[in-house]
Amino acid sequence: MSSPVIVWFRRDLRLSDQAALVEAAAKGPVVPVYVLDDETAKHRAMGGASRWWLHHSLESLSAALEEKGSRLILRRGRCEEVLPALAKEVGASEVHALRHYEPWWRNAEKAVGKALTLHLHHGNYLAPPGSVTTGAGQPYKIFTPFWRALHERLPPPDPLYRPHTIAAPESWPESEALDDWGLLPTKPDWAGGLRDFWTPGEEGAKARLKTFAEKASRYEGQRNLPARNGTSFLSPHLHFGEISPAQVWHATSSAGGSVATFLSEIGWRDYAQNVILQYPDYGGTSAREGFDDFPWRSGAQAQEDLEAWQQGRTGYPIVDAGMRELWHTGWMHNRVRMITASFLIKHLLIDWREGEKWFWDTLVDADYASNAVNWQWNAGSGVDSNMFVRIMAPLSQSEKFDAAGYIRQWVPELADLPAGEIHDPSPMARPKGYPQKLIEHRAGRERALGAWESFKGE
Ligand SMILES: Cc1cc2nc3c(=O)[nH]c(=O)nc-3n(C[C@H](O)[C@H](O)[C@H](O)COP(=O)(O)OP(=O)(O)OC[C@H]3O[C@@H](n4cnc5c(N)ncnc54)[C@H](O)[C@@H]3O)c2cc1C
Repeated sequence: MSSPVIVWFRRDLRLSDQAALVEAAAKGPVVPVYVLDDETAKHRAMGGASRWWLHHSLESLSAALEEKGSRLILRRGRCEEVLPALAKEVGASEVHALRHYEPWWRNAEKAVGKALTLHLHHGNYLAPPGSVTTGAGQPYKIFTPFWRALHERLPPPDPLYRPHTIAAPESWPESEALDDWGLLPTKPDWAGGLRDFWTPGEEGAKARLKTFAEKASRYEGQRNLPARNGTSFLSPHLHFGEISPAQVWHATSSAGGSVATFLSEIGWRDYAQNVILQYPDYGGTSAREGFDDFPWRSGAQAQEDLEAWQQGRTGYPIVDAGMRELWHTGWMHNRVRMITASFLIKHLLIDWREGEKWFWDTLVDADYASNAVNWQWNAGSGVDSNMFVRIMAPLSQSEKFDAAGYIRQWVPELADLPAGEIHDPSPMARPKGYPQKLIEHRAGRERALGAWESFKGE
């Protein structure tokens, strides 16, 4: 029997369209492994909601491999130590994996590549990040020309088949028990809403895609309305690689109507990877020179305001609905992510990095590149971003995007208010227990613009 080949799974927890698995399975026996490596990721180790997702996604992957007569080996520790040790144990000389672009994964790939023959494959993006360049061979910084250039290279290749068989090694190495990893919350168990809402794993991803494909043509008209389920809900499945963007593309692109708008959102996902390749510290450092010296509020009152934002108690119904949806389901509607981010940064004048951190911990789709790119876009600190002085008015956004039903769902204490009042209840109309606004819109706006003027003047 030929020596086994290791498949190193990370954010690519699927059997279909999995180039590393297809290559390895064609060579001989396969040892699939997932390494929980918090040490390499350091402060970027997965947050609570992502860990919940990971647990269930690994369960699902493991079951799918077992159906093929294979197994998923679980190990903990630094990849650069764990993988060479495993390779020695099973007599493997090569490792196959999909390439990842987070700075810590790039470092880990370098280190593993020094110890073993590491074959890195493309598969988690429409095109390999870094490969879409200007005529002069430079990476793009701005989304629109990036998307135009990427679009010319599409469609992506057809998805790869799911291997029919995956040969097992002569003997299996030991695996740790998933339950011992403590990925699920226990005291307290805050994951009830996540369980109700999501089915992590490849099958759950395919079901979401099927449901969405039927309405993809109506995306443009629906996507900004938080009370409607008009978007795909694919983000955590795409983040964990339970489905590939090529699969999403091929299942939706012929839908007609406004599907092109949806496909360009998938393009934003590629764009974000392109940005972190150029700016590996994008999650912690503003791209715009000097922006990290912005006069953000700090101290006890700012901390209290941050906590009110996190808990959905700002007194702005649309903001509170979004923050509570996030806490309950691990996901928030994109329009509301923009409104809540703008509110934190501008009305509360709190550093965008505080918001980024909170989303990192609470989103099931928390993605280093997409999160950082969107926070910096909203703050006005990014390479391609909104201007700081464009301050979203949460109350008119709420009316414009017809969020009454959404507010009723997530802020039930306001559910009895009439449509005309629910977006901005008067102080007297607020039921007992629902807070007054942390700051009036006009005062928040003026404070933000004043801070901007003083910052610019420095
Ligand atoms: C402050 C802020 C933080 C965000 N953080 C994340 C994050 O950590 N992870 C994440 O996946 N998305 C993030 N987004 C982008 C976006 O909100 C989500 O991708 C989207 O809401 C997911 O829902 P969906 O799958 O139904 O999206 P759809 O509208 O159905 O879009 C399809 C797919 O396109 C991608 N996509 C859509 N919009 C964006 C975008 N603006 N940037 C990058 N990719 C996009 C996602 O993979 C999404 O699943 C953030 C947006 C904001 C404003």
